[in-house]
Amino acid sequence: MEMEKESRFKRICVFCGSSSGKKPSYQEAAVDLGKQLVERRIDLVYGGGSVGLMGLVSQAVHDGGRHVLGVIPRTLMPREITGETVGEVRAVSDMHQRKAEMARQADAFIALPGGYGTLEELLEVITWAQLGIHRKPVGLLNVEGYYNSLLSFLDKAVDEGFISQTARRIIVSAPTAKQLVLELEIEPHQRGEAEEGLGKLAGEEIVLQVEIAEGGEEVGREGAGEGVVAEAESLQIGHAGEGFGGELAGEAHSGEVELDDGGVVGGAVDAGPGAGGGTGEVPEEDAAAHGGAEGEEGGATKM
Ligand SMILES: C/C(=C\CNc1ncnc2c1ncn2[C@@H]1O[C@H](COP(=O)(O)O)[C@@H](O)[C@H]1O)CO
Repeated sequence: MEMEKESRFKRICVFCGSSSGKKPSYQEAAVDLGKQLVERRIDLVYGGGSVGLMGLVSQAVHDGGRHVLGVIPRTLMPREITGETVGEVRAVSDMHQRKAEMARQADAFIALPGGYGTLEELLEVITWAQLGIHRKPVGLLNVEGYYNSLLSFLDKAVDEGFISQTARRIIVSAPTAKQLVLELEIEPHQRGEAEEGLGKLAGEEIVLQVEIAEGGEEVGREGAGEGVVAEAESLQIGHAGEGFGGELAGEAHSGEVELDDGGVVGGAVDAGPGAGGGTGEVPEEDAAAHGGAEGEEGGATKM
C-alpha cells in the first residue's frame, strides 16, 4: 500500500452521475477517485445516495476509512430513489440548499462523468468561482475524453467573447484521478495562471510582486519574470524589507507606479497605506467592491 500523502484539502465535493455509464472506465474512475481521496486523507461530501457513480465513489471513500457526508433533499430520501447511503447523511429542504451546503463543506470540487445533474452542479460552482463567491479549485475528471466536447464548447465561448481566458482557466481537467488530484494540489499562483478578476477577488493571484527601495528603484520581484509586466494582470508593490501589502497596487495605485517597457519600475513610487507587512489577501472592502462580498449579496453567499 502506498504511503498516505498530506493534502491541502480536508474535504472535497464530488459531483457525478446517478447512473454508472456504459464504459467500465467510468466506474473504475469513480472507485479510483475515492481511493485517491483516501490516500491523501481527504474526506468526501457528495449528493448522497448509492446509485450510479455516486455509490461507487462514496463506498470507496467509506471503505478506506474517510468521512463521507451525503447531502440529500428530503424529497430524495426514500431509499428506492437514492439507495442506501454510507456515512453521515444531512437532510436539506431542496436542491438549492443541497448545492450550497455541499459547496460550503468542501475545499475543492471534482466532477466525474455524469448527466444533467452533474453538469448543473459543475457549472454552478464554476459560475460562483467566476463571481468570487468562493475561491475553491474546480476539477474535471475527463475519463476517456468524456468531457472533450464540453471543453471544446467552452473554448468556443472564449473565442466568441462570452467567457474570458481567465474564467476558462477555472476548470482544471485531467484524464485520471491521480493526475487531477495532483494538479488541484498545486496552488493557483504556482500553476502560473494570471487570473484577472478571480485573483483580485480571491486575493491569491498576485502575478507580479515588485519590491522597491526608498528612491523607488526596484530591488526585487516575485511571480512573473523580468519583462513580462504586460502579461501581468495584477501588481503588488511592497517597500523593501516590509513585504507586500493587502492591496493590489496595479489597481489601487494606478498612476503611482511607472514601469518601463521591460516592466521595470522606473519612477518614484508611493505604494500607499496598503503596502507593507500584509498577507496578500485582498481586504474585505476590495473584495466587496468587486462583487465578492461576505454574506448575502445579490442572493449570493460567499463560501
Ligand atoms: C433519477 C432520480 C434520482 C436518482 N437518485 C439520486 N440520488 C441522489 N442524488 C441525485 C440523484 N439523481 C441525481 N442526483 C444529483 O444530481 C447529480 C447527478 O445527476 P446526473 O443527472 O445523474 O448527472 C448528483 O451529483 C446528485 O447531486 C430522481 O427520480
